[in-house]
Amino acid sequence: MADDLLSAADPNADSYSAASIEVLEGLEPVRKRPGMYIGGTDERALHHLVAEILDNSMDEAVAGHASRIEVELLADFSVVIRDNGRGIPIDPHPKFPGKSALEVILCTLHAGGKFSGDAYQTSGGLHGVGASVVNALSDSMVVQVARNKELFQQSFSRGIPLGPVERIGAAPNRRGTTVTFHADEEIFGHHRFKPARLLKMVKSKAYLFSGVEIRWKSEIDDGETPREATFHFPGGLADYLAETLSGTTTYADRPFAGSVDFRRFNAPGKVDWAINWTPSRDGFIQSYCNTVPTPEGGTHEAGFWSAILKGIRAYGERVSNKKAAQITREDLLTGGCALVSCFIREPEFVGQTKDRLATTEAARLVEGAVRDHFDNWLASDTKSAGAILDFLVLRAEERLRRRQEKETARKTATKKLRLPGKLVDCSATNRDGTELFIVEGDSAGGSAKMARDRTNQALLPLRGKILNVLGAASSKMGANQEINDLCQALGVGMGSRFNVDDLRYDKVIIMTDADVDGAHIASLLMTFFFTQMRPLIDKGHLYLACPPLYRLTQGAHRIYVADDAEKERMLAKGLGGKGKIDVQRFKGLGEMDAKDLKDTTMNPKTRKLIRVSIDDEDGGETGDLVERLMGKKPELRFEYIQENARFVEELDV
Ligand SMILES: Nc1ncnc2c1ncn2[C@@H]1O[C@H](COP(=O)(O)OP(=O)(O)OP(=O)(O)O)[C@@H](O)[C@H]1O
Ligand SMILES: [Mg+2]
Ligand SMILES: [Mg+2]
Repeated sequence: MADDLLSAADPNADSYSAASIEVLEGLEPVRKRPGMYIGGTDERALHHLVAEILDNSMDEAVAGHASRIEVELLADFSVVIRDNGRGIPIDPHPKFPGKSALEVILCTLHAGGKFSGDAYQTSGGLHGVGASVVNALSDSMVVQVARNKELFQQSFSRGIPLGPVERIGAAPNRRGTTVTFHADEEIFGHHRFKPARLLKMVKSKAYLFSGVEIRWKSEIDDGETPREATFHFPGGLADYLAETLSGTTTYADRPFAGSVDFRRFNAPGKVDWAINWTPSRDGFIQSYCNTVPTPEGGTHEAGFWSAILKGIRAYGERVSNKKAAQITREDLLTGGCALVSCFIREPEFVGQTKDRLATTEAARLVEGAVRDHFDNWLASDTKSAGAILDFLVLRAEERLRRRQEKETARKTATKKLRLPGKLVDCSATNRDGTELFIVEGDSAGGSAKMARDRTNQALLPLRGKILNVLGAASSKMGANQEINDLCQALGVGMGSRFNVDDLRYDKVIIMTDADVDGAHIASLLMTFFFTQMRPLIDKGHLYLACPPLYRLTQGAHRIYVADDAEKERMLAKGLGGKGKIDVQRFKGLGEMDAKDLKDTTMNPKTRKLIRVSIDDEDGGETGDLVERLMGKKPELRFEYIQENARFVEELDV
C-alpha cells in the first residue's frame, strides 16, 4: 500500500526539499513582491512611493517638530522631499553595531520610531516599513540629515548602501531630513510621476494639517500644473470642501465643519470634518487617518455617518417631521459631500497602503465628537437644517417607493414591467438592436409611429413640460410625471440608483425638431442624462437624431438638406431635374410625412445619427461642466454643446 503511494508520487518530489525553501534577506522580499508592500507596480503604486516619504515628513510635522515641507519633482523624474523636522537619527544603533540608525531604518523592514508612541503620538507611519520599501524600489536614493548643526549623507541603490553615513559639512542654520529618490525602472517600467497627481497629493496634505506649509516645485511642465506653489490652509477641511464644491449649489451656505480633541474622551488625537449637501451631484466621502487617505473608509467613516444619521433623525423628531425616521445611511450619501480626517494613536490599517482603517475605537471617538456639534449646528442654522432634512426625506421616500415597486414587480407572475401608457414599445424581446426614440410632442409622435420599424424601434413622446423640470433640483425630478415615464420606459433609476444593465434599449435616440427649440430640448435632455444617468453616455447608448430642415423637389428629383448653407448650395447647383426647385421647410417633425421621416431620420440604412460622448480628459472637471450645463441660460448650454465638437462625435449609423 505504502509502496503504491510512493511510486505514484511525482518523480521530481526529491528535488523539493529543504533546499527549495528560500529565506529572502534584507530588502529582497520587497523587490521580489512589490505588490505586498505598495499594492502593485502600476502608476498608483509608483505614486505611493512619494506618499510614504511625504507621510514621514507629515508625521514629523503633526508631532510638532516640523513646520515646512518641500516637494520637488526633478527633470529626470527624481523626487526630493525635505522637511525641517528633527532629522532621522544617525547615531550608531545599539542593536546593530557598526550601523547608524539611518542605515538600519532604510535597509531593514520593521525598523522605526513609531511603535511605542514615545517619539510620535498620532503618526501615519506605524509599520516601520515605508522608507525602507521606497529605498528597495529606487535605483538611487540619497538621504541627507541636518542635525546638531552638522550635515550627514548616505546613498543607496536598490536598497543597498553605497557607503556608510558620512558627515559632509556644517549646517549651522538647518535641521531636518531630505530624501531624494529615483524609482527603479526595472520595477515600474514605463510609468512616470505625473505632476498633477503629485500636486493633488501635496495639496491635500496641507489641507489636512493646517500647521504645515508645503512648497511645491516641478521641473516637469505638463502644461496645466503650476511649476511652483506654496500651500498653507489655516481654514483646513472647511476650505478644502469649499474648494471641491466651488460653483456647486449647496443646501448650507457654510458647511458643517469642526475639529474636536479626543481629550474629553481621555484619548490622544482629534477629528476634523466638513460636510455639505448638494442637489447637483452624487455625494462622496473622503476620509483620512493621521493624514493617510483611506479610500476604502473604515471605522472613522462609520462613526461619522452614525453621528450625522442620529443627529438628523433627532432633529426631525424635534421639528415633528415623522418621516425623518425613515432616513438611512444610504440616503445620507446621496448628495452628501464629506471630508473626515482623524488623528489617533496606533491606528490599525488594512494593508501597507493603508486603504482602510480598522481601529474599533475610532468609531466611538469620532461619533462622540461629531454628534454634539451636529445637534448644535442644526439647532443654530434652522434654514440649512430644514433644507437638508427635506432633501433627505425625499431621498428616503424615493428609495422606499423604488423598493416597493421592485417588490410588486417581483410578485406579479408575468414578469412584465410597469410601462408608461404613452410608450409605443417595439416587439423585440431582446435588448440587442432595439432603439428608443424620445420625440418632442404628441404630433411628432404620430408620423414617427408610422415611420418606425415596429420590431425594434420604440417611441416615447415627451411634452414640453419637461423643460421646467430639467432646470430643477434632482429631488424635484423624482416627483415629475414626464421624468418618471422616461425612467420607467428605460427601465432604470436616477443618480446613484442608475444601473446601465437595466436599460431596456440598446440606443436611446433624442429626436427633436431641427430648430432652436428642438436643440434646446435636446440639450436639456443631454444634461439630464449627463447628471442623472452618466454611464448611459459613457457606455455609448445616447444618440441624437438628425432630422432635415428642408425638402427640395425638382420634378421627380427630391432631396433633404440639414441646414440653410446646404440648401443654398443645392439651389445654386440644381438637382438635375427640370424647372423650378420647390423648397419646403419643415417647421417640425410633425409636418413631415411618415415616408420623409423614415428616409431621413429613422431608417438605419439612410439616416444619420450622432453619438453623444464626453471628452473626459480632464476627469475631475466634470463638476464644472455640470454647472455650466445646468446653469440658468439655456442658450449657453446649447452653445456649449455646439462649440465642444468633442462632446458630440459624428457617426453614421
Ligand atoms: N522625515 C523624517 N524625520 C524624522 N524621522 C523620520 C523621517 N522619516 C523617517 N523617520 C524615522 O524612520 C522610521 C522609519 O520610517 P518608515 O517610513 O520606514 O516607517 P514608519 O513611518 O515608522 O512606518 P510605515 O511603514 O507605516 O511608514 C520612522 O518611524 C521614523 O522614526
Ligand atoms: Mg513611514
Ligand atoms: Mg523602515
